[in-house]
Amino acid sequence: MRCGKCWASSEQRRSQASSSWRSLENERAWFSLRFSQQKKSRGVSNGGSVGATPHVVFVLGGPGSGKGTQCALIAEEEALGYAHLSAGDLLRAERNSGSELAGMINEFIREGKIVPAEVTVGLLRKAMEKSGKSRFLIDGFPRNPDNLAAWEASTAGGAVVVDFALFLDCPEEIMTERIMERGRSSGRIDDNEEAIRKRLVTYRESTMPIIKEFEARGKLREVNSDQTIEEVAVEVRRHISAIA
Ligand SMILES: Nc1ncnc2c1ncn2[C@@H]1O[C@H](COP(=O)(O)OP(=O)(O)O)[C@@H](O)[C@H]1O
Ligand SMILES: Nc1ccn([C@@H]2O[C@H](COP(=O)(O)OP(=O)(O)O)[C@@H](O)[C@H]2O)c(=O)n1
Repeated sequence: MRCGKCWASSEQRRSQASSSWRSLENERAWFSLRFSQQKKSRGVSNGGSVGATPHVVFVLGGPGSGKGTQCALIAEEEALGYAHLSAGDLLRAERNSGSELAGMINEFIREGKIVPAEVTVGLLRKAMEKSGKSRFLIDGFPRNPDNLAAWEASTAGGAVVVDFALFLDCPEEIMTERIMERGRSSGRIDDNEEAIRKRLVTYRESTMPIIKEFEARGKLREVNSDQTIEEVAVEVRRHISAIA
């Protein structure tokens, strides 16, 4: 039975959980297959070099911290060879496609909650494949432990290298102001005061532990994003350029 806050009955959740495992198995198979095919064909674009293992930078930060803005600037520099994949954009596109997942995705976005990871990892996988590139800025992912676990299961065996997570650190009042301003033209159902409050709770409770996890692994790069777009971009570029 459906209700306003839960998108599926426990029966549906159980059946989804078992199909989740199947899809995670498929994700794992896909990454390994793609990696071995790349090694054979040595033909995938890598910003100049070819045939390398796919490299990823995760771009994290609260809602309105500037993730999309900064990723777009890096992706514009063709010589760097990065594809920008926004988890939020991919989820909104899937919702707008009217697929069977559309209603569920819409509910999670409206509530500022994180969509089950197998959906997001599946969308990322398809977008990575379609891009034809092998360097990726993955914006807004992994956003909670479920996201991180699904990613790690699907890339087990070193099929993809995560160089680091880039954390755009910004005070909550500034992020809120920016999103309220963005909401005047974005048309997003979650760019309003009530949804922003919920997204900030999710950020504090679910995403901050992931940021801390990357820090503990020595894989966090941090930029103060309470500066002009240009100032933030200089620091972001410095971190990206430092990747061998
Ligand atoms: N450094 C900045 N200073 C002021 N406004 C910014 C800055 N970075 C981004 N913005 C604006 O703030 C809003 C949110 O930025 P966006 O890149 O969409 O954030 P996110 O992807 O993290 O939600 C956008 O309207 C954007 O133009
Ligand atoms: N990994 C992700 C990323 C986004 N999302 C959903 O998409 C919404 C918007 O994410 P976004 O990255 O486009 O936007 P911001 O909240 O960063 O501004 C989130 O609040 C979540 O509901 C998700 O479920 N899982």
